[in-house]
Amino acid sequence: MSESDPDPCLRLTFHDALMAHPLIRELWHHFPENMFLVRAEPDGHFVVEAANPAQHATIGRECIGKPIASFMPAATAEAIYARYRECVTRDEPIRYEEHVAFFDEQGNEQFGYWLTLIVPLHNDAEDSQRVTHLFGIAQDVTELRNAREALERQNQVLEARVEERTAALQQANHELKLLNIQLEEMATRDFLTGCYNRRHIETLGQREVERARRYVSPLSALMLDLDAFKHVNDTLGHAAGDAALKRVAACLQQALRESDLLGRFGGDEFLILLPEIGREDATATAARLRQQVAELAGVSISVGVATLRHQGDSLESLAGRADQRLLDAKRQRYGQPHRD
Ligand SMILES: Nc1nc2c(ncn2[C@@H]2O[C@H](COP(=O)(O)OP(=O)(O)OP(=O)(O)O)[C@@H](O)[C@H]2O)c(=O)[nH]1
Repeated sequence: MSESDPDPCLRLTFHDALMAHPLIRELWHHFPENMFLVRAEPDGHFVVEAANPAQHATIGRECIGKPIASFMPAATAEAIYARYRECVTRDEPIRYEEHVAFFDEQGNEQFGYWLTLIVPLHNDAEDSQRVTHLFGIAQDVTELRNAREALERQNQVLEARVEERTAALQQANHELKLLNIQLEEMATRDFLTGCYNRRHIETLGQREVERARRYVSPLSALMLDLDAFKHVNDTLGHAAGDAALKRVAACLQQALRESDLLGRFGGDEFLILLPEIGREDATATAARLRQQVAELAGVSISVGVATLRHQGDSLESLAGRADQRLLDAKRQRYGQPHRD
């Protein structure tokens, strides 16, 4: 070797150097991912200097000594060049995932996803800073990517299904709530007149009695019924009787305060509880109700009034006294009342 000869290593091609060592040769041949070396040309092209068998299998044709743009579809070559230029400019390794189109051996365009790492190399004796080559390793992640996308699609389907089920469940809950409200109404309301039924007015009445006794506050009860109602039924028919009961209940409900409680006690009898109302006001209320029901519902009613005694009284005894006074009122008006 003469003095002017450069270091023989510099004259070796990359491929020669690879093949020179058995271990590196073996690695190059059997490495399962694609490995390649490209040379950066002054005209902006990147020429393939070496490609391992895996890379050859992907490209499917001879590529050594050729610029990438000559054997890859134009759009892919452009994207690859952009990455390579970035690596040359930054002069540091870059790793990226790319969507690549390439031609198979039959010349058909194929698509795939690749995870690629490229490393800048320097082989200019005069300018050690200049990136002359890029060494790359690329892994085909198409299957992985497809599996991920399939999983995402499956997730979306699942999420949509969950949303659908949640909406259906919410709807069912809503319907159940409405049904419960209806059930509660049915359990507490008299089906004909819409005011409280006997069971519920008794429950509410017991609470009112307890409260009035605890706070020593007044509580009055009005027991009322329709006069000669049997006659209405007998002469005009049961439907007319029903209509009269409804008119009376509506009229009473309208005439009473929010805090007053109105319940159908049975047949043509209604029980009204007036919290915070003493005897005098209760008597005046009874008179007012009689007048309003006569005027607005066209029905004559009789009313018995009783006021809670704070010792030894119960809803039963209070309502009983109001009922007794109702009978007294009837007796005064008609003589002996007739009860079925
Ligand atoms: N239409 C109708 N009639 C009912 C209903 N419940 C009870 N009655 C009738 O109401 C009538 C009540 O009769 P009575 O208790 O004698 O009362 P009355 O005829 O008003 O007599 P006085 O109370 O003395 O004025 C009976 O004929 C029952 O059949 C109902 O829901 N609808």
